[in-house]
Amino acid sequence: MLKAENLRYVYTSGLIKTIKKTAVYGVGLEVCPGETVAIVGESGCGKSTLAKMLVQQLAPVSGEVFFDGAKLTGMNWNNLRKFMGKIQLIPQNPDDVVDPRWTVERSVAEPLVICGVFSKEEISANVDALFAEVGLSAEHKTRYPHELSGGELQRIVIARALALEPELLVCDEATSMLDVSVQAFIVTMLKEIQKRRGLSLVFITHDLEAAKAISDRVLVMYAGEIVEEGNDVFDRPLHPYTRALLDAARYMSLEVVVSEEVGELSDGFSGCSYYRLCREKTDACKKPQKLRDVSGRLVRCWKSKYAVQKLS
Ligand SMILES: Nc1ncnc2c1ncn2[C@@H]1O[C@H](COP(=O)(O)OP(=O)(O)OP(=O)(O)O)[C@@H](O)[C@H]1O
Repeated sequence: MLKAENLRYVYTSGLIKTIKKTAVYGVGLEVCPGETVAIVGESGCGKSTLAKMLVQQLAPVSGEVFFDGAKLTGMNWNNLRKFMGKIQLIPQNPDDVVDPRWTVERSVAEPLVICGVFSKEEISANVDALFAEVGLSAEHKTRYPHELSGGELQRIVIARALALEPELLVCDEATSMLDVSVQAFIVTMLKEIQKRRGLSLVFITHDLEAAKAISDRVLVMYAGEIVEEGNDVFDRPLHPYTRALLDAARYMSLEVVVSEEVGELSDGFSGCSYYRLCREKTDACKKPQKLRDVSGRLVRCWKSKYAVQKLS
Protein backbone atom coordinates (compact mmCIF):
# COMPACT_ATOMS: atom_id res chain seq x y z
CA MET A 1 0.00 0.00 0.00
CA LEU A 2 2.46 2.71 1.21
CA LYS A 3 6.12 2.33 0.44
CA ALA A 4 8.89 4.82 1.12
CA GLU A 5 12.42 4.37 -0.14
CA ASN A 6 15.58 6.07 1.02
CA LEU A 7 13.92 9.29 2.23
CA ARG A 8 16.25 12.10 3.17
CA TYR A 9 15.34 15.60 4.36
CA VAL A 10 17.55 18.61 5.04
CA TYR A 11 16.24 21.80 6.68
CA THR A 12 17.97 24.97 5.59
CA SER A 13 17.94 28.28 7.42
CA GLY A 14 19.91 31.49 7.70
CA LEU A 15 19.97 34.52 5.41
CA ILE A 16 21.24 32.69 2.36
CA LYS A 17 20.19 29.24 3.53
CA THR A 18 23.72 28.27 4.52
CA ILE A 19 22.72 26.53 7.76
CA LYS A 20 21.79 22.96 6.94
CA LYS A 21 20.31 20.37 9.27
CA THR A 22 19.76 16.83 8.07
CA ALA A 23 16.67 15.57 9.91
CA VAL A 24 16.08 12.26 8.09
CA TYR A 25 18.81 10.06 6.60
CA GLY A 26 17.79 7.47 4.02
CA VAL A 27 14.66 6.07 5.68
CA GLY A 28 12.63 3.31 4.01
CA LEU A 29 9.41 1.76 5.23
CA GLU A 30 6.42 -0.21 4.03
CA VAL A 31 2.85 -0.31 5.34
CA CYS A 32 0.54 -3.14 4.24
CA PRO A 33 -3.29 -2.93 4.05
CA GLY A 34 -4.86 -3.08 7.52
CA GLU A 35 -1.47 -2.97 9.24
CA THR A 36 -0.42 -0.67 12.11
CA VAL A 37 3.20 0.42 12.04
CA ALA A 38 4.51 2.37 15.04
CA ILE A 39 7.48 4.69 14.73
CA VAL A 40 9.13 5.44 18.06
CA GLY A 41 12.10 7.53 19.09
CA GLU A 42 12.98 10.46 21.29
CA SER A 43 12.16 14.09 20.59
CA GLY A 44 14.08 15.52 17.63
CA CYS A 45 14.94 12.18 15.99
CA GLY A 46 13.01 13.11 12.82
CA LYS A 47 9.59 11.44 13.30
CA SER A 48 7.48 14.46 12.31
CA THR A 49 9.70 15.24 9.34
CA LEU A 50 9.26 11.67 8.15
CA ALA A 51 5.46 11.87 8.67
CA LYS A 52 5.28 15.06 6.59
CA MET A 53 7.19 13.42 3.75
CA LEU A 54 4.84 10.41 3.83
CA VAL A 55 1.78 12.67 3.44
CA GLN A 56 3.50 14.89 0.86
CA GLN A 57 3.62 18.00 3.05
CA LEU A 58 7.40 18.03 2.63
CA ALA A 59 9.24 17.07 -0.53
CA PRO A 60 12.26 14.88 0.29
CA VAL A 61 15.70 15.99 -0.84
CA SER A 62 16.05 12.45 -2.17
CA GLY A 63 14.05 9.25 -2.03
CA GLU A 64 10.54 8.29 -3.08
CA VAL A 65 7.07 7.60 -1.68
CA PHE A 66 4.70 5.19 -3.46
CA PHE A 67 1.01 4.59 -2.76
CA ASP A 68 -0.61 1.53 -4.33
CA GLY A 69 2.32 1.46 -6.76
CA ALA A 70 1.96 5.10 -7.89
CA LYS A 71 4.95 7.35 -7.26
CA LEU A 72 3.71 10.36 -5.24
CA THR A 73 7.02 12.21 -4.98
CA GLY A 74 7.37 14.61 -7.85
CA MET A 75 3.77 14.07 -9.01
CA ASN A 76 1.99 17.21 -10.23
CA TRP A 77 -0.73 18.62 -7.96
CA ASN A 78 -3.65 17.66 -10.21
CA ASN A 79 -2.68 13.99 -10.07
CA LEU A 80 -1.54 14.12 -6.46
CA ARG A 81 -4.87 15.45 -5.14
CA LYS A 82 -6.56 12.21 -6.27
CA PHE A 83 -4.40 10.38 -3.74
CA MET A 84 -4.42 12.89 -0.95
CA GLY A 85 -7.87 11.92 0.38
CA LYS A 86 -6.57 8.37 0.77
CA ILE A 87 -3.71 9.39 3.09
CA GLN A 88 -4.56 11.64 6.00
CA LEU A 89 -2.35 13.14 8.70
CA ILE A 90 -3.58 13.45 12.28
CA PRO A 91 -1.19 15.97 13.83
CA GLN A 92 -0.19 16.40 17.45
CA ASN A 93 -1.76 19.82 17.65
CA PRO A 94 -5.43 20.19 16.57
CA ASP A 95 -4.79 23.90 15.88
CA ASP A 96 -2.85 22.79 12.78
CA VAL A 97 -6.08 21.66 11.07
CA VAL A 98 -9.02 23.17 12.96
CA ASP A 99 -9.71 26.87 12.40
CA PRO A 100 -10.42 28.58 15.75
CA ARG A 101 -12.89 30.98 14.04
CA TRP A 102 -15.08 28.19 12.64
CA THR A 103 -17.58 25.92 14.32
CA VAL A 104 -16.20 22.39 14.50
CA GLU A 105 -19.01 21.24 12.19
CA ARG A 106 -17.59 23.49 9.48
CA SER A 107 -14.07 22.12 10.01
CA VAL A 108 -15.29 18.52 9.67
CA ALA A 109 -17.32 19.42 6.57
CA GLU A 110 -14.51 21.34 4.85
CA PRO A 111 -12.82 18.40 3.04
CA LEU A 112 -16.24 17.31 1.70
CA VAL A 113 -17.00 20.85 0.51
CA ILE A 114 -13.58 21.26 -1.13
CA CYS A 115 -13.82 18.05 -3.14
CA GLY A 116 -16.97 19.50 -4.74
CA VAL A 117 -18.90 16.31 -5.48
CA PHE A 118 -21.41 16.25 -2.59
CA SER A 119 -24.74 18.08 -2.25
CA LYS A 120 -25.51 20.12 0.89
CA GLU A 121 -27.74 17.32 2.17
CA GLU A 122 -25.06 14.68 1.58
CA ILE A 123 -22.46 16.80 3.39
CA SER A 124 -24.78 17.29 6.34
CA ALA A 125 -25.58 13.55 6.57
CA ASN A 126 -21.88 12.68 6.26
CA VAL A 127 -20.92 15.12 9.01
CA ASP A 128 -23.61 13.69 11.34
CA ALA A 129 -22.28 10.17 10.72
CA LEU A 130 -18.67 11.30 11.34
CA PHE A 131 -19.63 12.97 14.65
CA ALA A 132 -21.39 9.78 15.71
CA GLU A 133 -18.42 7.63 14.66
CA VAL A 134 -16.06 9.52 16.98
CA GLY A 135 -18.61 9.53 19.80
CA LEU A 136 -19.64 13.19 19.68
CA SER A 137 -23.27 14.34 19.76
CA ALA A 138 -25.16 16.80 17.53
CA GLU A 139 -24.88 19.27 20.38
CA HIS A 140 -21.09 19.52 19.85
CA LYS A 141 -21.47 20.54 16.20
CA THR A 142 -22.14 24.21 16.72
CA ARG A 143 -19.33 24.74 19.22
CA TYR A 144 -16.01 26.45 18.53
CA PRO A 145 -12.69 24.68 19.21
CA HIS A 146 -12.12 26.56 22.49
CA GLU A 147 -15.48 25.23 23.74
CA LEU A 148 -14.29 21.60 23.56
CA SER A 149 -11.95 19.57 25.79
CA GLY A 150 -8.59 18.41 24.37
CA GLY A 151 -9.92 14.87 23.85
CA GLU A 152 -13.10 16.13 22.13
CA LEU A 153 -11.06 18.38 19.87
CA GLN A 154 -8.76 15.51 18.88
CA ARG A 155 -11.91 13.52 18.01
CA ILE A 156 -12.94 16.39 15.70
CA VAL A 157 -9.51 16.14 14.02
CA ILE A 158 -10.04 12.39 13.55
CA ALA A 159 -13.59 12.92 12.18
CA ARG A 160 -12.23 15.46 9.68
CA ALA A 161 -9.45 13.07 8.65
CA LEU A 162 -12.04 10.32 8.04
CA ALA A 163 -14.31 12.52 5.89
CA LEU A 164 -12.81 11.51 2.55
CA GLU A 165 -12.69 7.80 3.44
CA PRO A 166 -8.91 7.46 3.70
CA GLU A 167 -7.10 4.13 3.44
CA LEU A 168 -4.18 5.23 5.60
CA LEU A 169 -3.97 7.47 8.69
CA VAL A 170 -0.60 8.87 9.72
CA CYS A 171 -0.98 9.79 13.40
CA ASP A 172 1.87 12.06 14.49
CA GLU A 173 1.92 12.10 18.32
CA ALA A 174 -1.88 12.29 18.02
CA THR A 175 -2.40 11.65 21.73
CA SER A 176 0.63 13.20 23.35
CA MET A 177 -1.06 16.49 24.33
CA LEU A 178 -3.82 14.61 26.19
CA ASP A 179 -3.87 13.24 29.71
CA VAL A 180 -3.29 9.54 30.19
CA SER A 181 -6.90 8.33 30.47
CA VAL A 182 -7.94 10.34 27.38
CA GLN A 183 -4.90 9.00 25.49
CA ALA A 184 -6.05 5.43 26.17
CA PHE A 185 -9.57 6.30 25.03
CA ILE A 186 -8.35 7.82 21.74
CA VAL A 187 -6.00 4.88 21.03
CA THR A 188 -8.86 2.40 21.64
CA MET A 189 -11.16 4.46 19.42
CA LEU A 190 -8.58 4.57 16.61
CA LYS A 191 -8.20 0.79 16.81
CA GLU A 192 -11.99 0.34 16.56
CA ILE A 193 -12.23 2.72 13.60
CA GLN A 194 -9.31 0.91 11.95
CA LYS A 195 -11.04 -2.47 12.33
CA ARG A 196 -14.41 -1.18 11.12
CA ARG A 197 -12.98 0.62 8.07
CA GLY A 198 -10.05 -1.72 7.32
CA LEU A 199 -7.60 1.20 7.58
CA SER A 200 -3.82 1.12 7.81
CA LEU A 201 -2.16 3.21 10.51
CA VAL A 202 1.25 4.77 10.92
CA PHE A 203 1.37 5.62 14.62
CA ILE A 204 4.20 7.97 15.54
CA THR A 205 4.88 8.32 19.24
CA HIS A 206 7.48 8.54 21.97
CA ASP A 207 5.10 6.58 24.23
CA LEU A 208 6.43 3.01 24.06
CA GLU A 209 3.42 1.54 25.88
CA ALA A 210 1.00 3.07 23.35
CA ALA A 211 3.21 1.82 20.49
CA LYS A 212 3.23 -1.69 21.94
CA ALA A 213 -0.54 -1.66 22.50
CA ILE A 214 -1.48 -0.49 19.02
CA SER A 215 1.13 -1.79 16.56
CA ASP A 216 1.75 -4.91 14.50
CA ARG A 217 5.30 -3.75 13.74
CA VAL A 218 7.63 -1.17 15.31
CA LEU A 219 10.33 1.00 13.75
CA VAL A 220 12.80 2.59 16.15
CA MET A 221 14.31 5.88 14.97
CA TYR A 222 17.48 7.49 16.23
CA ALA A 223 19.17 10.62 14.83
CA GLY A 224 17.16 10.52 11.60
CA GLU A 225 17.72 6.81 10.88
CA ILE A 226 15.76 3.62 11.46
CA VAL A 227 17.98 1.61 13.82
CA GLU A 228 15.67 -1.35 14.42
CA GLU A 229 12.49 -2.75 12.91
CA GLY A 230 10.42 -5.80 13.77
CA ASN A 231 7.26 -7.16 15.34
CA ASP A 232 8.67 -8.11 18.76
CA VAL A 233 11.15 -5.26 19.18
CA PHE A 234 10.05 -4.45 22.73
CA ASP A 235 10.22 -8.07 23.89
CA ARG A 236 13.67 -8.75 22.35
CA PRO A 237 15.46 -5.44 21.68
CA LEU A 238 18.65 -6.06 19.69
CA HIS A 239 20.00 -2.53 19.09
CA PRO A 240 21.75 -0.89 22.07
CA TYR A 241 19.66 2.26 21.50
CA THR A 242 16.37 0.33 21.64
CA ARG A 243 17.51 -1.23 24.92
CA ALA A 244 18.45 2.21 26.29
CA LEU A 245 15.09 3.63 25.17
CA LEU A 246 13.25 0.82 26.96
CA ASP A 247 15.39 1.28 30.09
CA ALA A 248 14.71 5.01 29.99
CA ALA A 249 10.96 4.38 29.86
CA ARG A 250 11.19 1.77 32.62
CA TYR A 251 13.36 3.74 35.04
CA MET A 252 12.37 7.24 33.91
CA SER A 253 16.08 8.05 33.48
CA LEU A 254 16.29 9.94 30.23
CA GLU A 255 20.05 10.50 30.66
CA VAL A 256 20.54 7.05 29.10
CA VAL A 257 19.51 8.28 25.71
CA VAL A 258 19.27 12.03 25.49
CA SER A 259 22.03 13.45 23.35
CA GLU A 260 22.85 16.90 22.02
CA GLU A 261 23.70 15.19 18.77
CA VAL A 262 20.25 13.75 18.15
CA GLY A 263 19.11 14.70 14.68
CA GLU A 264 22.63 15.38 13.44
CA LEU A 265 25.56 13.02 13.03
CA SER A 266 28.87 14.60 13.95
CA ASP A 267 30.82 16.21 11.12
CA GLY A 268 32.82 13.83 8.97
CA PHE A 269 31.91 10.77 11.06
CA SER A 270 30.35 8.03 8.94
CA GLY A 271 30.07 5.33 11.59
CA CYS A 272 27.14 4.31 13.78
CA SER A 273 24.90 7.27 14.67
CA TYR A 274 24.68 5.97 18.25
CA TYR A 275 28.48 5.66 18.58
CA ARG A 276 29.04 8.50 21.03
CA LEU A 277 26.52 7.27 23.57
CA CYS A 278 26.73 3.52 23.04
CA ARG A 279 28.11 1.60 26.02
CA GLU A 280 28.92 -1.41 23.84
CA LYS A 281 30.90 0.37 21.11
CA THR A 282 34.14 -0.95 19.63
CA ASP A 283 36.34 0.34 16.81
CA ALA A 284 34.24 -1.65 14.32
CA CYS A 285 31.34 0.72 15.08
CA LYS A 286 33.27 3.56 13.41
CA LYS A 287 32.36 1.96 10.07
CA PRO A 288 28.99 2.77 8.43
CA GLN A 289 26.25 0.50 9.80
CA LYS A 290 23.62 -0.87 7.41
CA LEU A 291 20.26 -2.29 8.43
CA ARG A 292 20.88 -6.05 8.50
CA ASP A 293 18.44 -8.92 8.80
CA VAL A 294 18.98 -10.76 12.07
CA SER A 295 16.51 -13.64 12.47
CA GLY A 296 13.72 -11.69 10.75
CA ARG A 297 14.55 -8.42 12.54
CA LEU A 298 16.20 -5.44 10.82
CA VAL A 299 18.93 -3.96 13.01
CA ARG A 300 21.52 -1.27 12.26
CA CYS A 301 24.26 -2.73 14.45
CA TRP A 302 26.89 -5.30 13.49
CA LYS A 303 26.77 -6.72 17.02
CA SER A 304 23.09 -7.65 16.77
CA LYS A 305 23.85 -11.21 15.58
CA TYR A 306 25.64 -11.78 18.91
CA ALA A 307 22.81 -10.09 20.85
CA VAL A 308 20.29 -12.48 19.30
CA GLN A 309 22.47 -15.46 20.33
CA LYS A 310 22.51 -14.19 23.93
CA LEU A 311 18.73 -13.91 23.96
CA SER A 312 18.10 -17.38 22.53
N1 LIG B 1 11.76 24.05 10.25
C1 LIG B 1 12.89 23.54 10.73
N2 LIG B 1 14.08 24.15 10.51
C2 LIG B 1 15.24 23.63 10.96
N3 LIG B 1 15.32 22.49 11.67
C3 LIG B 1 14.18 21.84 11.94
C4 LIG B 1 12.90 22.32 11.49
N4 LIG B 1 11.93 21.46 11.91
C5 LIG B 1 12.58 20.48 12.58
N5 LIG B 1 13.92 20.73 12.59
C6 LIG B 1 14.96 19.86 13.21
O1 LIG B 1 14.92 18.59 12.59
C7 LIG B 1 15.10 17.56 13.56
C8 LIG B 1 13.93 16.60 13.49
O2 LIG B 1 12.75 17.30 13.89
P1 LIG B 1 11.33 16.57 13.98
O3 LIG B 1 10.32 17.59 14.37
O4 LIG B 1 11.11 15.79 12.76
O5 LIG B 1 11.61 15.56 15.22
P2 LIG B 1 10.57 14.70 16.07
O6 LIG B 1 11.21 13.37 16.29
O7 LIG B 1 9.24 14.70 15.42
O8 LIG B 1 10.49 15.50 17.44
P3 LIG B 1 9.23 15.68 18.43
O9 LIG B 1 8.90 14.29 18.93
O10 LIG B 1 9.79 16.57 19.51
O11 LIG B 1 8.13 16.30 17.64
C9 LIG B 1 15.24 18.25 14.91
O12 LIG B 1 16.60 18.32 15.24
C10 LIG B 1 14.66 19.63 14.68
O13 LIG B 1 15.31 20.60 15.48
